[in-house]
Amino acid sequence: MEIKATEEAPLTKSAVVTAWQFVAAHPFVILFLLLFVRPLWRRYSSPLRQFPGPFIASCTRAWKVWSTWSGQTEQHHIALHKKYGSPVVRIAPNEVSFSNPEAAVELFKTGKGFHKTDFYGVFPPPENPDIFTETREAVHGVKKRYAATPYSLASMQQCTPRIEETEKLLISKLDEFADNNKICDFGDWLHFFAFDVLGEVAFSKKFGFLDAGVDVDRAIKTIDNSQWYNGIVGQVPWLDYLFRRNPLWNLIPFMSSKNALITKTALGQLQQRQGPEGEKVEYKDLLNSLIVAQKEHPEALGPGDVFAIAHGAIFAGSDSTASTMQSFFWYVLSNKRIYDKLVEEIMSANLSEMVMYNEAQNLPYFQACLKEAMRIAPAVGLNITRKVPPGGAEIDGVKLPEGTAVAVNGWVLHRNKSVFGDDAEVYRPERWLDDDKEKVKMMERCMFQFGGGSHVCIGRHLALLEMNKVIPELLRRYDIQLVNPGKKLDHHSSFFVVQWGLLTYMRLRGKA
Ligand code: HEM
Repeated sequence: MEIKATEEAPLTKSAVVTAWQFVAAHPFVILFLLLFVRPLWRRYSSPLRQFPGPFIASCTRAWKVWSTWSGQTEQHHIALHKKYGSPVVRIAPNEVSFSNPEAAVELFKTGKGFHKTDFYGVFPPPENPDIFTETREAVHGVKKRYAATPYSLASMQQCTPRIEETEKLLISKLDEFADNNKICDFGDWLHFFAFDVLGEVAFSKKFGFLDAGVDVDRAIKTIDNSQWYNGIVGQVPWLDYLFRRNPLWNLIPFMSSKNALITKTALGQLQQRQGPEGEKVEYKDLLNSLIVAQKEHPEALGPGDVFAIAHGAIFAGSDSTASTMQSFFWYVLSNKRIYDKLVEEIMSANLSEMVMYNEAQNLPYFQACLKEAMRIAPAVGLNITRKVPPGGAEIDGVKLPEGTAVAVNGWVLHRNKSVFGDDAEVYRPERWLDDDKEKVKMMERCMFQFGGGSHVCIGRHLALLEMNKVIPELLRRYDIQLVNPGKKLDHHSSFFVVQWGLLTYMRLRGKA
């Protein structure tokens, strides 16, 4: 064997030299091969060639980069499935999108071996992945197990007093618009509220957006920019080594995120808890629960994990919750019949001074309106993507080779007419109150606003808790009207659907 190796070495060397000489002598031939032959080879040599889709998408990932860059990728995916009339569409040389919710059920089934793709590895911090960004399934499982209790509904309900304090602050700010009959950028205030609730729940400290009434330090904008970058570069993950993972990146002051408000708050709180004072205070928040879990299970969670998970919660939970509330209000306020029916239900219910989570569960029309908002406009606009395990797999009756990326998009899945009915594109809360319980059960099963399987959203209890409290509270207090009825919200899908333009008039009920 050794003799063979020494014999091969000069051969290999001369092959490399010859190849290099060829490249140097024929740069245009190489360029031609790279630009035309390779993409065509990727298109036609792959078993995925049987699926319809845009020609350019089957040759290069540039289509996905463009689609994400445009901020309208969920619309592109809806349009593709419509155009090709197919439940499977090829959206990249090695990627297909499914439109049938049954396919998503199979994709997310625990134990089927579909793993997160490298897309998620682009989301920071790469050196210490959190629950969302961790692509190693076994490591993810351990982190999620120990974070499950801190994120449970019971733990989140312990934060109720702090959520209510934040609600009261929001109300005091909205009252000013009502008192002065001023136009309110309600969408912005809901965004500030979602951030400040997370500050309280994660770190027992508001970030100060509600108090200031502005995007303090442009922190929200910074997160949106970062998510936009993640979404685009995540389509071609190796590009991250050229940009954010490039050590030169942090030398450009506005590219560094170390001093951003959210990160500063998280780091400050962590240091404070680890100091002598921290030991004395009984914090009932996410950071503290994670510190306790880390102390009890140091073999499973490192100190870096505590920071990454608590910090990651702000990124995963802010735009998502804000976007869902904005969609809810836009759809309800856009339809007088629905608005009146919902207000009547809320006003005739005997609700506590601050609406409680359990009380909101007993408002069936409100629950239907909320579910319908999450159906028609799920907060995640990009695809959720998984990789086919070694040996290949079958999804929804379609055989796929190993390594294929399989994408599902909530905006597409939730418009499936065979599940949600012929009017699937219409906002109609009544579909959730249908007498046919089996049909409703099937629709429930086909909802993916929180993802699914082992990666189902761990923060959903918090999101539902705060939305169930604050939304009925606001509808009970204010008669809300759109400034521009009929005008859709502007949006930009980075990972989440970031929306703006929800301008309203707020009028205190009972006041002439
Ligand atoms: C209405 C609000 C929310 C929506 C619609 C939502 C949606 C989602 C979705 C669709 C996923 C799956 C993503 C994927 O598999 O690629 C997810 C995962 C996740 N979400 Fe949420 N989310 C919301 C609120 C929150 C909140 C408030 C937090 C934290 C406090 C949070 C933390 C997370 C985390 C850590 C993951 C990763 C879970 C895992 O991979 O195991 N989310 N979310």
